[in-house]
Amino acid sequence: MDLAQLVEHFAIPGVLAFNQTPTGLIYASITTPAASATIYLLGAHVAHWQPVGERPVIFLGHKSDFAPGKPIRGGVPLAFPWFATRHDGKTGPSHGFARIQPWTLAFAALTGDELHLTFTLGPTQMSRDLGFDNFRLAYKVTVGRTLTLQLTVANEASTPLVFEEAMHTYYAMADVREATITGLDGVTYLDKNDHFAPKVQHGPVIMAGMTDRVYQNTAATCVLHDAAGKRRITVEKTGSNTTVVWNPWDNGSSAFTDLEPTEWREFLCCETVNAGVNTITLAPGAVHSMQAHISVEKV
Ligand SMILES: O=P(O)(O)OC[C@H]1O[C@@H](O)[C@H](O)[C@@H](O)[C@@H]1O
Repeated sequence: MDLAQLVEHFAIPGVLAFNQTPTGLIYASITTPAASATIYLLGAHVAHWQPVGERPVIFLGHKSDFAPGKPIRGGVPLAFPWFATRHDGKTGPSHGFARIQPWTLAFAALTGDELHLTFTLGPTQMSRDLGFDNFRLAYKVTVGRTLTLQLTVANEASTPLVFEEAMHTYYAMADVREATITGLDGVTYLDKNDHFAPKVQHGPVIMAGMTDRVYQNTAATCVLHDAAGKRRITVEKTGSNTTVVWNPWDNGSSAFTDLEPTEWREFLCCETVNAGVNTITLAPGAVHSMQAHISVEKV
């Protein structure tokens, strides 16, 4: 659907509007009685969520390209069908193709203070070129005082579908150097900054340097303590057994040309994932759902 068709089919006066960037990206602008949000059709990318009376909960990079086919830095990139680098011996874009493809808006409805949206993605020329031609994705986003994100994958092939997936959420921090995460005590992680060495988390994750960790076999709720911002963000999840914690810090951020030099201080990625040992193998005709439920409180 083009911009005019989206407006005609889905706009809700005062709640759901559609706009287009000068670069041609269509996005939904959402204002419910409980929150505001912005979602791009490119990648079904949640780029903003802010409950009434709160600062934005989701970080968005100012240098992001916002261009067709390019990933958006910040927000909630959706990784599918692989996480980070493709590792089945074939090449492909970092974090897969889902975040750089335009999705379709299939449903929008306001119930009470919450706006419910569903985006879908099926096979495209790019996915087929990368070897994925028999899948369907549905992404339900519920915008309100809390934010609920649910990614469902359906296998329409006659053979198993093997995939990784992530909601690579960039949570806004007043200062990541004062941030900690609880919920991962005792969990084994692969330290990507130490040649994927397996290590065990003891106590809270204390953000004190470049961090790129894949916590395995954990469905635990994580709480991000933003001490400088005097608030905490809680991420409850289902259908996800991997949690990734990432921040490039000052020494790593120069590798990211779409990040301002000091923006690393303003976010903490605590990602809802199935990857590595938690890779999903979906039988023909089966579906799998992964959900994150995000809430924020002042402390
Ligand atoms: O630059 P990208 O493709 O968005 O990835 C950012 C980071 O995403 C993290 O989830 C990965 O663990 C990192 O290794 C990666 O560098």
